[in-house]
Amino acid sequence: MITTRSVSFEYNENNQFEFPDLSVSEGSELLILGESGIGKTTFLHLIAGLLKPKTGNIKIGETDISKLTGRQLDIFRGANVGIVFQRPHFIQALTLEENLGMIQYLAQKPHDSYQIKKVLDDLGLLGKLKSYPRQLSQGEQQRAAIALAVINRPKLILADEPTAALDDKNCQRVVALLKDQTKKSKSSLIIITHDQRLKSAFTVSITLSEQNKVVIPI
Ligand SMILES: Nc1ncnc2c1ncn2[C@@H]1O[C@H](COP(=O)(O)OP(=O)(O)OP(=O)(O)O)[C@@H](O)[C@H]1O
Repeated sequence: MITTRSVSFEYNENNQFEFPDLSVSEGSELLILGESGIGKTTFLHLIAGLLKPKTGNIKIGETDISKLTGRQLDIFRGANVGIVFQRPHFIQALTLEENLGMIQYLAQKPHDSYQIKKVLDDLGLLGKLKSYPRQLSQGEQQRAAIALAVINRPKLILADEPTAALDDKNCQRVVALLKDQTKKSKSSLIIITHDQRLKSAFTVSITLSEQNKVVIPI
């Protein structure tokens, strides 16, 4: 379960935001839409604890992440939040299997090769266990990015434009895989995108608009 209340943020006086309150329960999904520059990535980074809100609170499970210190937040995020970035963040010198082992290690979890193989199997990538990231096609890399995000069975899965670079077939496949992983790990899933193709695949969506940007009168 993730809830946000009265979250606001500012980069500077020209870029201030007030975000809507969210509530996404276990096994549920939310799509956040909005035009380029409206603050979608900013909101996602606040929810992930990568940015600190100016006001408000963000609860993941029973933990208010806005109250954690930097180190506590890093450990909490590693164990509880999986992020699918638009461009996957792999360690190029490590195989896919080793990349996934590294994510377990960084979250202070025991090495679990059964879980690594299971997740890769679910995503149709078991045959790529020993492959290096550069040896994967774009669609395979996007699926591998999902594997990195879900390997630690996070409470919350966040995806930043996961389908922007994909054709229609791979777009549908990635959405189905994200939803499937969300159900399997009883997580909450939040996807941000301007990809209107995703709208029909989600029952609950919100759209960030100019109202979420605080305009300072001149
Ligand atoms: N580090 C930063 N410092 C100052 N302004 C920033 C910073 N990061 C983002 N912004 C500004 O905040 C606004 C929102 O950016 P954000 O990346 O959240 O938008 P977005 O909705 O995700 O856009 P896109 O769909 O194009 O990725 C933009 O006007 C951007 O220029």
